[in-house]
Amino acid sequence: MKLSILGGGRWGVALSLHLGRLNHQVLVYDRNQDIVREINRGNHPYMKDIKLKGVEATTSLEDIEHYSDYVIIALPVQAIRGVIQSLDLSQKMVISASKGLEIGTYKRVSQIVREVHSSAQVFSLSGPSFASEVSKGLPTALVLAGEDTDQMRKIRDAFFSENFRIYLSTDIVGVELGGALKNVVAIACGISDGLGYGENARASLITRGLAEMVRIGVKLGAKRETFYGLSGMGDLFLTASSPQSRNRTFGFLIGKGKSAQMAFKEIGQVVEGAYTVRAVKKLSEELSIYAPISCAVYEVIIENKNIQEVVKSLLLRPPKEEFEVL
Ligand SMILES: NC(=O)c1ccc[n+]([C@@H]2O[C@H](COP(=O)([O-])OP(=O)(O)OC[C@H]3O[C@@H](n4cnc5c(N)ncnc54)[C@H](O)[C@@H]3O)[C@@H](O)[C@H]2O)c1
Ligand SMILES: O=P(O)(O)OC[C@H](O)CO
Repeated sequence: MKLSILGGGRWGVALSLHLGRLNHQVLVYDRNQDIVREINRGNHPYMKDIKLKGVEATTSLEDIEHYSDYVIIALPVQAIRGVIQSLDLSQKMVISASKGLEIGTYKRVSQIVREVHSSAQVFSLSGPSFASEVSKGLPTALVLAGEDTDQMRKIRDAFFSENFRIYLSTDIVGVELGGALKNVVAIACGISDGLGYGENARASLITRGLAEMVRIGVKLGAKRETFYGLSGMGDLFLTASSPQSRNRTFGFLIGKGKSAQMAFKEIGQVVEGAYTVRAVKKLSEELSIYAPISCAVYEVIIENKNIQEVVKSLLLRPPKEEFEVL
């Protein structure tokens, strides 16, 4: 199969290597000429010791348009609308592998794609998956969500390997929201770790953060159960607890006293939760969703409020009266 990938960052390249190993032909698009050159010369850091003939890269969106009916999106979410507006995706199968919400519109990636290209078929690939591990072929399990189950099975079969298990879901709302919202909770966990609050605090944030994700998700039309699977709890657990995560690291640096600007600079890669948090804050206000952890992250990283005071008011908020499962 031929597939194109929008985005030659860590995730785009890791997916291209996975698909290349399965003998698919892959064309990666990125605006950064250095990345495109590295991929074409086979000297990208992820490509050491891997020689694949079928993986190529381009800076031309026109090349992408003519290459394949299957287009994977692995771009930072805030860049997606701008890039796909310059492409005709109307007859394509679009597989979003990006995780986040668009600032301003609060839209999920599949909604952005459908808004720009109403007849495109859109799917979401999500779950616990660090690019560095996928690039090495280490075992990973993901969820593919969408509406057209025949097409989903076809994509699943093309992507599937013993080290890349794919489960299917028809709840694209829940799968996309799980991938987007967990990044904000991971920032909260990073802040807590950076402040030295310990593992009890982190476990509580993960658990109550999941409750918050469920509340937001159910209000937006997702199925509750989806958040207890790979694309929800699975990815939240990975991102919130691993030093490999950019979102957790971003929070960690802030907990250690760095400004958001300094933390962005030090990481030098996309930190999706730092954008998604703006959408979550607005959604929680407009839809009256109780989301104290995400709102505390917003106060620290966007409003620059005093971190100790934000944490204190988070911990001192009144106990919940109602009985809950979580
Ligand atoms: N890295 C991971 O482990 C991982 C795993 C799963 C999902 N994701 C998701 O994939 C998405 C991309 O993450 P990443 O890790 O590859 O990011 P990254 O920071 O490594 O790379 C982003 C790439 O996008 C390119 N880019 C940015 N704006 C562009 C534009 N307007 N036009 C063309 N190219 C543009 C940059 O040049 C860069 O190469 C994010 O939504 C992330 O949440 C990442
Ligand atoms: O490094 P992060 O925090 O962007 O997380 C990457 C992936 O989403 C993990 O599944």
